[in-house]
Amino acid sequence: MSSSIHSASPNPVIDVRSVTRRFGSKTVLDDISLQVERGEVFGLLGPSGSGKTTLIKLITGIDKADGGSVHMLGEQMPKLAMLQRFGYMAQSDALYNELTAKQNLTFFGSLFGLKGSQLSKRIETAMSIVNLQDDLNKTVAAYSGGMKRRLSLALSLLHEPELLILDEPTVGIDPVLRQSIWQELSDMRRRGTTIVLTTHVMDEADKCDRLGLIRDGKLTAIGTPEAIKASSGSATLEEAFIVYGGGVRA
Ligand SMILES: Nc1ncnc2c1ncn2[C@@H]1O[C@H](COP(=O)(O)OP(=O)(O)OP(=O)(O)O)[C@@H](O)[C@H]1O
Repeated sequence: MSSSIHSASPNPVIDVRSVTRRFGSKTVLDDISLQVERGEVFGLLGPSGSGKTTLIKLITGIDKADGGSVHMLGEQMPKLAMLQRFGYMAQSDALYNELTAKQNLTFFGSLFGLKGSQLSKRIETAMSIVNLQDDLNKTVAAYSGGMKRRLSLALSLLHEPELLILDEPTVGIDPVLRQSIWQELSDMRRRGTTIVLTTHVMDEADKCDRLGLIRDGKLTAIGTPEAIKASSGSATLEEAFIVYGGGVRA
């Protein structure tokens, strides 16, 4: 039922083949195959509980599939050394609350081998992208939920990775900032960064180069937003989402 007109290149940035993941007797991902090409923004769209985060965890190597294979940048996952090669923003913020934003950034920067003036410059750039440059010395505990999301995004961008994996990056972020973040993601894509993200926001999904629609652990459609609308006979992505088995978010 794939609506893709796209055929896989020999060297996709992400290559997921026949992946299955079970928790107990429940099959959470069922025979998923997809490829993400260099420089594209690929969105995973699906109702709550459909398996998006589980798939992201397999791609990043945080979790391991029960069947099938995942390759990232040509390497079979999971592989610890790959942590340096991509930026990851998890759904729940992994921040040290008792430290300031700057201390968090310095700590994570050091894990990526950044130091000195290069680190300071990267901190400045990443924090201005998420409009937190004036809150650098605040303790994270004093940040709002949206500010924490933005700091998590800054952390994932810090080492200028060639691949960014973002799990619901704009939840809790106001529309103005959301727009500027999307502007930055587009600029990064233009510079060659590959971006994979999950979203529930239809106008964000519309901005992706290609989408994978997931329902009950199955990939129900894959293709450009236009192709998915056309193949489902829908005028909007929201309608297509429902045709392909989306639903109201729990
Ligand atoms: N560690 C786990 N143990 C047992 N079940 C799990 C585990 N992780 C995920 N699941 C189950 O797998 C299913 C898919 O969860 P997942 O978090 O991937 O969904 P999602 O599409 O990311 O949802 P949301 O949009 O709400 O974040 C859910 O039914 C969830 O309860």
